[in-house]
Amino acid sequence: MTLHTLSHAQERDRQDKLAPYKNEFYIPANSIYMDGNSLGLLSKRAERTLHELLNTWKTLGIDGWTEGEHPWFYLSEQVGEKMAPLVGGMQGETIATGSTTTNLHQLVSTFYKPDGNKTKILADELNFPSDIYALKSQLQLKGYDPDEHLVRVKSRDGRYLQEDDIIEAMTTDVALIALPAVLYRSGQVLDMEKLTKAAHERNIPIGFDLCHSIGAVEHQLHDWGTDFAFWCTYKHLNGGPGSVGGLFIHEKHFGKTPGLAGWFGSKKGSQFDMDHKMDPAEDAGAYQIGTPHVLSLAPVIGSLEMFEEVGMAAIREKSLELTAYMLELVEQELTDANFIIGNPVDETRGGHLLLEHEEAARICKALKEDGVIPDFRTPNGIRLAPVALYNSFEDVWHTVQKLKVIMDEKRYEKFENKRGVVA
Ligand SMILES: Cc1ncc(COP(=O)(O)O)c(C=O)c1O
Ligand SMILES: Nc1c(O)cccc1C(=O)C[C@H](N)C(=O)O
Repeated sequence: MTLHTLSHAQERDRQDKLAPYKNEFYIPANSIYMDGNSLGLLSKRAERTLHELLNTWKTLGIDGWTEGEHPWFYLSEQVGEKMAPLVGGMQGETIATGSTTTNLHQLVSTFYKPDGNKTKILADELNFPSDIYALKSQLQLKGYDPDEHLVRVKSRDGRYLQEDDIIEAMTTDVALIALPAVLYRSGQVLDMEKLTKAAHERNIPIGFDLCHSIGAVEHQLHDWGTDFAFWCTYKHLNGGPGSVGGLFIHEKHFGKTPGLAGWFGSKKGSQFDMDHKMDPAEDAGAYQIGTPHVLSLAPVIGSLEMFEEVGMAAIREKSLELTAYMLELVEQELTDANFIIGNPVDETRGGHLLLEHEEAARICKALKEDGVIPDFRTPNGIRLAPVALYNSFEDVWHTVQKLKVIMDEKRYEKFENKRGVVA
């Protein structure tokens, strides 16, 4: 099969319309970066907008709030609007603010309204720990025991969730549902439309964590009627470490009082009246709390330009091609290596793949030594994300070839099978 050959990969790169975007990014020297699902790479455009905002601070001081190319006062709203097409949001439904976990706190503070027997929050046992910690603490704040009131839908196999199991758990005592859009380990994309419909048939508000889906898969949150969503911008959106997150509030909830208030949630025109009676924004802007982290928002401006230019449909299409190619190569080249494919092989896979192996921690170390950057997820997962904007088919080919040599020669054996502090 020609799939084996480097020239096949190179031919696919020649036909790839997104290939020129690789040059827009700084790729760490001598490496093949497969970790954009954890921290996306710096682009020249993100670097440019970061410098532009530094320069407005340098040259305008306090006037940077209202002057310069990107007046800081309106930036969260403007970047929010640019993120709307990525989540299927309408005017005013998206805002750039906070971080994933703080936005989740804000949204649960707003949408979790326990009433009588309806006191439970429904999540899942495969969710990212930070979300679970936040949900538990929100229950505690309301005086409920998280062991009893946080319901975590079980996975049948430790990898995936069945939508029907989640729907079955939407019982009359559930007051709120918070689920991932794409699971951080297996990369499974949940059917958000189906889950939203089922939740609403039972009168339960529902929201999704889009950390691993935004910039990798398409969403239609407005059309699906999803109540809320929240995300980070440092993975597939390439905003940089700790870049500002985002949230979505369906327009049917405009005018609702956010659980956590602060002056940046005010209408722009009245914020500086300094009145102790707040005049909140009508839309998602109301969910901001304090001063925006302007320098952590700055790279996102440049990075989003590329998403606007290319569009999510083309990004998703290439991402699916890259992951399909990687899966084919793994199947052909690594048959004897005892990997278990831990991600969906159909199109319910997100932007990354998960290879399970009992030696995963040290296989990751051997890959890094060889210039391939994966990440390890405890207890036995190697995540690999070939990213549409900066990875090539050739990158995928080399990754699998290097992995094959590592496995054939057991080159991982010289490392300890233990994760690093930041894995
Ligand atoms: C699914 C998911 N939720 C939440 C988080 C935590 O996000 P943050 O640290 O930005 O609050 C992460 C990643 O760190 C994540 O992958
Ligand atoms: N947020 C991270 C960090 O501050 C350091 C290292 C990794 C991260 C991540 O985002 C991890 C990621 N959410 C994951 O899916 O595992």
